[in-house]
Amino acid sequence: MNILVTGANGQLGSELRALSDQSSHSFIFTDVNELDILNADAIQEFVKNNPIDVIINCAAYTAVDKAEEDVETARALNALAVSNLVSVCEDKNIKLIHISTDYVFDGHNFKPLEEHCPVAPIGVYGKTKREGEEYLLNSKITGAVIRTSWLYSSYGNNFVKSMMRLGREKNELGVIFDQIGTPTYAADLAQTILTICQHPSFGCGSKLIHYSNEGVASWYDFASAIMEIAGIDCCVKPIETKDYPTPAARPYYSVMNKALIKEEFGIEIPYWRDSLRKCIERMKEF
Ligand SMILES: NC(=O)C1=CN([C@@H]2O[C@H](COP(=O)(O)OP(=O)(O)OC[C@H]3O[C@@H](n4cnc5c(N)ncnc54)[C@H](OP(=O)(O)O)[C@@H]3O)[C@@H](O)[C@H]2O)C=CC1
Ligand SMILES: Cc1cn([C@H]2C[C@H](O)[C@@H](COP(=O)(O)OP(=O)(O)O[C@H]3O[C@@H](C)C(=O)[C@@H](O)[C@H]3O)O2)c(=O)[nH]c1=O
Repeated sequence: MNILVTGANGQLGSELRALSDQSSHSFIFTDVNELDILNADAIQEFVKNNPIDVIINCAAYTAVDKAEEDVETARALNALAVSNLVSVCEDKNIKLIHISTDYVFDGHNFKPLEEHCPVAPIGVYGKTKREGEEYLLNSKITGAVIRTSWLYSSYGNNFVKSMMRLGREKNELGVIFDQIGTPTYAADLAQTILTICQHPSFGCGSKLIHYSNEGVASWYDFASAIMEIAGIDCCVKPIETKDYPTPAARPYYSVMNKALIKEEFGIEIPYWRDSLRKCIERMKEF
């Protein structure tokens, strides 16, 4: 299979690149300099010159707070660029895997969210990501929208790296305990995406799938585990959302139910603390 990865220099793209060595598939990794997915003609030209079976779109506008002011840029990348990819996939019969987020939910649930649960994003990032989902899900292509949450990796910028940096700089850190979700190691998601690509169930039509690591945490629990596993001597204090004002509102509860991916694709999902330990071990190797 020939697989094109877009947005390949980000966290998830880098994890896919790390796995590609052991894969029997042939990969082309592109980021904005090689293939700008805002440019519909450039994508058409690219797939004309390179035979592609599957596109994995890892490009996104992921700066949640900045998106509140930068609405048009966020919409261009999170939504309109997905429509560009869908058009090319329609023309050339290419499959598309696109990644979305738990921030499409408003956070008022109390029970892990299934794929059919109603969405109601409360910020620009979540709204534009939902628009991107709709372009794929309303199309006739074969593809999947995989929603994930609280992604981190040894590559790129993320909460784990921020906490490790702040924890080394400060003796004490206030972290929100009333927003609940599930951390997800991008390496686990990357492996899952490759399993889905070659699975017979990824055959025709579009699917919406939830994937995160197993378990539940608040940002406070996540930060405390990061300090403990990384051996950083910083006291993490639980604070409420109102005590950490941010430009974008975030959902209070966005834990996702993963029954579908486990049943349909036979995916085994690691517990978030085990994956966090693996990621921090890997960071120590660098
Ligand atoms: N990060 C998270 O916590 C979560 C992420 N997700 C979703 O998972 C996916 C992967 O996220 P993640 O790996 O963290 O994302 P990153 O922000 O790490 O990576 C996105 C990549 O896309 C690149 N990019 C920007 N503009 C373009 C363009 N026009 N054409 C091609 N590439 C471009 C970025 O380049 P540059 O850096 O130069 O802008 C960057 O390398 C995204 O869809 C995201 O919405 C879902 C849940 C949680
Ligand atoms: C740095 C910091 C953050 N926080 C809080 C703020 C926020 O509610 C929470 C997470 O902070 P961040 O801004 O790092 O994370 P955020 O950018 O909201 O992370 C989200 O990114 C997008 C891309 C997604 O798709 C989501 O799944 C999710 O991962 O932690 C503290 O309480 N104390 C702190 O010192």
